[in-house]
Amino acid sequence: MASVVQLSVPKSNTTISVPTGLFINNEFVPSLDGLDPIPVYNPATEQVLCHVVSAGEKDVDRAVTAARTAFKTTWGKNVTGVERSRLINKLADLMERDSQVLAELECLNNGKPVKVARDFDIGDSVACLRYYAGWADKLVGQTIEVDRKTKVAITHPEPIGVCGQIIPWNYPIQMWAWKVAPALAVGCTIVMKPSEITPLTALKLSELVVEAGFPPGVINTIPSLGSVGGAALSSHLDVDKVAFTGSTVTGRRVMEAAAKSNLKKVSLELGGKSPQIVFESADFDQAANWVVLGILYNTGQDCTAGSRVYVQDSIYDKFVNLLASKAKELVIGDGFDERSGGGPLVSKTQYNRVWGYIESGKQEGARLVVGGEKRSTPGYYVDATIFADVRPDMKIVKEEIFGPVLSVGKFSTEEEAIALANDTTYGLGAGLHSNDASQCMRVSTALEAGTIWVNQYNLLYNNVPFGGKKQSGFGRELGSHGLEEYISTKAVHWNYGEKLDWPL
Ligand SMILES: NC(=O)C1=CN([C@@H]2O[C@H](COP(=O)(O)OP(=O)(O)OC[C@H]3O[C@@H](n4cnc5c(N)ncnc54)[C@H](O)[C@@H]3O)[C@@H](O)[C@H]2O)C=CC1
Ligand code: BAL
Repeated sequence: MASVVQLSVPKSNTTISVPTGLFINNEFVPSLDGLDPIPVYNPATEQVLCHVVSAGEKDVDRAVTAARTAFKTTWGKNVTGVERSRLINKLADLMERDSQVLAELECLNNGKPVKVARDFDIGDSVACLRYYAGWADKLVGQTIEVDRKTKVAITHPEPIGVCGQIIPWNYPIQMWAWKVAPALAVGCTIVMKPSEITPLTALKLSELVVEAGFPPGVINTIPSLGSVGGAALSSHLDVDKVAFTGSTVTGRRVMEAAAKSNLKKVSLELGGKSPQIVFESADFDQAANWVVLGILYNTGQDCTAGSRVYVQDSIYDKFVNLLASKAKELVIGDGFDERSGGGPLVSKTQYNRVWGYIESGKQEGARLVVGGEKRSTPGYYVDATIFADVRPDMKIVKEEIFGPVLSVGKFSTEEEAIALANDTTYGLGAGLHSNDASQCMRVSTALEAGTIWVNQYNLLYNNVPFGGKKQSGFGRELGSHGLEEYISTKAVHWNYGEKLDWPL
């Protein structure tokens, strides 16, 4: 199999070269395991774009060994924070330089519009790298008083070691940056497993890792099936930590594998069924804009998608009509068309899954307000679909759909709205819209989620922690909290005066 493919970019006479091997020790190499290569699709055309190497267990071992060697020699405690910062900043500069090409590749493989990938996913990823580059030389421990005359204790924030990072297909570049940046800042080395559905940008970014000047083995990339490479990383005896973003079902497997192997540290960013509450005092038009953004951004393929909305009865009918008209305004189409605000779903599996939910909504008696009809053209496109008058027991209200499908229900009192919103096994995000400040404070306190948005939705910032409660996982990414996930604090007890009388 060729180690580099040339992919044509629609509507321009250009091609993008993409390495298709495993990236280990700063080189693209073939697999030792000889598994069948992974076909990679363009979701806008349903055609195969190329094949990439599929890592097996021997390959995972090789990547972990490379990461361990780098950790012990050129990275880990052997490199200063200033140098880590310099290299991460260099990587950010290169990502920014190549943002158009990376966005086109993301569009080809994931389907999301080029402008969204470039201006949001990649713009934010560059900023994420720079944010954590800033931290790399500012990590501090503590000097703890024990006995001023004789003893002191000092803590060191040490890198935890070799980190397995398993990322999903909905934000292939952004999830790469969220995982890689804090790990590098602290001094960890990385074995990155991108989703088998969207491995191309992680491979392209690996070229930039070399160009930036990272020593071999600091970042390794192994495209692989989840049940093979993901499972092998999670159960590997020489991996110190695994950071995972994806489904709750798979997160549970990762945690189980960690527990059964070497008790490696785990952080899990999992699914959600996030609610938004719209109170009658809210700015009507703004609330509708945020609600529509909350469900349609990334065509609903978002762990924090606001997929359930509860609207106060006094404004319910009017608000549902406004949502319907605003939802129709967003163009879901070819990502290379500048007019598109959303692209196709990522894969045939997701397409079938989302249509299964739409059919179930119809069968369970929810009122279809907009969408819900298949297109007859190629591509995994699903139009914005809104169901109103939903009941809490419906599948579309209980389960994560990961598509542009919104369920709208009615409430009359604040207590009822909170109860409906919290009636879920998930706890990732929640939003509320109200012009009553006391109500905003009361309700944001009562909502059970790791992130609460008040009079906005779905905006995240690199300096603000993000993560879940309940079955949406644990651990935090972003902000200073994101560093903690990669740190093992060492306490050094230092005696400069106490004599030990022996025997005791
Ligand atoms: N929280 C989030 O951001 C995401 C949530 N999801 C949810 O999950 C549903 C199913 O999507 P999938 O692609 O099947 O998600 P998934 O959770 O199986 O995939 C995410 C990552 O986990 C890896 N993986 C799969 N099996 C594994 C295993 N046994 N051990 C270690 N890693 C493994 C995959 O290769 C991929 O890299 C979606 O419909 C959506 O509801 C999917 C992607 C992202
Ligand atoms: N929108 C935050 C990242 C995620 O969906 O996985």
